[in-house]
Amino acid sequence: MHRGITGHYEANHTVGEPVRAFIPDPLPPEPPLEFTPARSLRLERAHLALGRLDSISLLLPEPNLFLYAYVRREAVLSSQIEGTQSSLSDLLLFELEGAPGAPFDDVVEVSNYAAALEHGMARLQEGFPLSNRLIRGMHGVLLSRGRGSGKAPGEFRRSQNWIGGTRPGNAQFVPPPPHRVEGCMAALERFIHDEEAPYPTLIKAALAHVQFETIHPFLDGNGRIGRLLIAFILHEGGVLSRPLLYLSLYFKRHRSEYYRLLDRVRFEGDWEAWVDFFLEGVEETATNAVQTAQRLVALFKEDAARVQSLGRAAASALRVFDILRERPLLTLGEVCQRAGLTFPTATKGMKALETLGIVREITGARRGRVFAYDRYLAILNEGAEPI
Ligand SMILES: Nc1ncnc2c1ncn2[C@@H]1O[C@H](COP(=O)(O)OP(=O)(O)OP(=O)(O)O)[C@@H](O)[C@H]1O
Repeated sequence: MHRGITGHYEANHTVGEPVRAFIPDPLPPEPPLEFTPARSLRLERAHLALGRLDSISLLLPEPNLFLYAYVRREAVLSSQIEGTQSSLSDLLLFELEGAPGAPFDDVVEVSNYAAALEHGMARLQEGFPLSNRLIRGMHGVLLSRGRGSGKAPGEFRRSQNWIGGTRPGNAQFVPPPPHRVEGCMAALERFIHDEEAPYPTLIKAALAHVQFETIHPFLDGNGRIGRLLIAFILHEGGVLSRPLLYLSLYFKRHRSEYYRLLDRVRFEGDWEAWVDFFLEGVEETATNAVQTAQRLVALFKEDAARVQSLGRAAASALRVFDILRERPLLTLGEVCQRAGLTFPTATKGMKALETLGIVREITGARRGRVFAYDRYLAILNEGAEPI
């Protein structure tokens, strides 16, 4: 629907030149979102796919295994949009104490992202609401180390920013002036929790993501936090019992369409085109996540059966295998620590897995060896290769 511009401009001065900063109208859209039969069907299909994802994540023998791996995959993908080049293996290596170094700056950012996500999840599980305070908390963790640490971690910005272009004057888009950020974010917070505005949670997540990106409340990391916001709204709204839906791959694949639709909301008021794009992404992403979970379960079952067939050597190998399902990259020291095994037993178990072709030593060194569960990593890595 063409509503016209969904906000107003305010003149501001930044970097020595005048700019017109955009202040979005508070949500929900006016007139309300149009639910044509086709759009309602899209919503239904997205919900069905999310329901399948939720049920599989609850039925998995160990849901936290999937969460650990999937969160890291998301961290890699979302940070790639930001421009990092780290792979999933770089991140897992970095998180392995005592493993030989992975490229530093990029991997720190990816690791921060995983930590920010886990920080938010922990707070929600403790019963904190999804508030601006929590969002700032996640941002604080996201920019805590590395390149972004000088860009006001955990604080809304106090200066004018802009998107696209080399300076504010030729920017693609200028978000609200700093003194408007607090008010815009407070209105967004109210919308997220407003039971009077009875939009389905999924639609709320769609609308809130755009609004957040338009406000651009932080100096850096707005894309990454805005992508996390979607998963957290769905989790808090009870659509997903674990925050397991991450649209980063979808946004990465359709990046120019994604940016175009954000602008179309702002300047033409076309929320419907954005919602359609978003719902398609939800359906596709949730369906893929279900398939990934199913393939991991099948892989674990098949490999566990092979380990069991080892006879006498099976006991120690199975203990090591269990740890590998938690962490697909491992040092022997880490195995000992996690499984409570002695070094010789861990070595024996790992050797058995190597002989079966389940793991591969990747350093070629004699000390500090690292073992990779290749087939597990390959499933997680699909689509997550550096661009
Ligand atoms: N017109 C636009 N063109 C491009 N991006 C836009 C536009 N409007 C809003 N954005 C948002 O800005 C985000 C980038 O903001 P910022 O650089 O602060 O975040 P980031 O997390 O550091 O980067 P990224 O999103 O690239 O990972 C994009 O992800 C997108 O959501």
